[in-house]
Amino acid sequence: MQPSPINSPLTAPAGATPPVIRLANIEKVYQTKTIETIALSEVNLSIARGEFVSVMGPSGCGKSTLLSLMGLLDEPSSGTIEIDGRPVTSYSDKELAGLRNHKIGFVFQSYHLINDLSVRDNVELPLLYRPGVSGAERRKRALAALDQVGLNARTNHFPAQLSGGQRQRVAIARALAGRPEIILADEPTGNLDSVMGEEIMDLLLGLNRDQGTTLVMVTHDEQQALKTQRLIRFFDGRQVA
Ligand SMILES: Nc1ncnc2c1ncn2[C@@H]1O[C@H](COP(=O)(O)OP(=O)(O)OP(=O)(O)O)[C@@H](O)[C@H]1O
Repeated sequence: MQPSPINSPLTAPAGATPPVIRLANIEKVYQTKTIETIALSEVNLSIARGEFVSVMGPSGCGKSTLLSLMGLLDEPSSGTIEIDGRPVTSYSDKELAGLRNHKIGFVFQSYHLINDLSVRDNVELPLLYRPGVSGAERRKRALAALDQVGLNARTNHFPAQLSGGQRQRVAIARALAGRPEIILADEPTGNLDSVMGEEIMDLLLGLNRDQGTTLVMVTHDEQQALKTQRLIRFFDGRQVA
């Protein structure tokens, strides 16, 4: 009789689709001349394709650091990050740039829009860095993304002429125009009143349900977190639930 295969915590069972993101034994230490801050410690978690996961925890517990690592904007001090079952360290610089640019979209609490650009130009902006996307294609994708978030009547407005909820929808459209498989959202409703917050939450839930977009969302709102498929809690840089 063949011995049954034993899967290490880092190995997906044979034939299984690997998680889209996997963090194993992650530690992140910020070091300045005088202070060492352990932002994350012993973090082990996997995000499956098509999942909507929320992350909660008190201020300073490492939530934004976690998103930066997942989005390949920063590197861990130790541990392994895998994307689609492959350690990030095995990707070439070109492949990593491709992952950041194509696979992952970001939405931030403070929108990060450029005030001097129209709504449409803000949404088109990340596509400027995509080789092979023509001006006409950029415009088409931007208008489609703005339509998707219900802002097709505001394409020539400027950010200052929009409400907070509308600005966040522009930021989501900007992420969508890149057609990412994964959206990492850092307190996307943090600056919004509860009605606008609900609207944005419904939009994100719809993207997950209808397009299968994988979402990881940091939030301080328990009610919103409960609408997602999984809630991960952090305290002092560690997962507690
Ligand atoms: N660039 C940095 N240099 C030094 N320390 C940092 C840096 N970024 C974050 N930290 C520290 O790492 C810890 C985690 O910060 P992080 O921003 O990830 O927390 P957070 O849970 O997102 O907080 P909040 O809910 O307030 O946004 C904090 O103690 C913070 O002071």
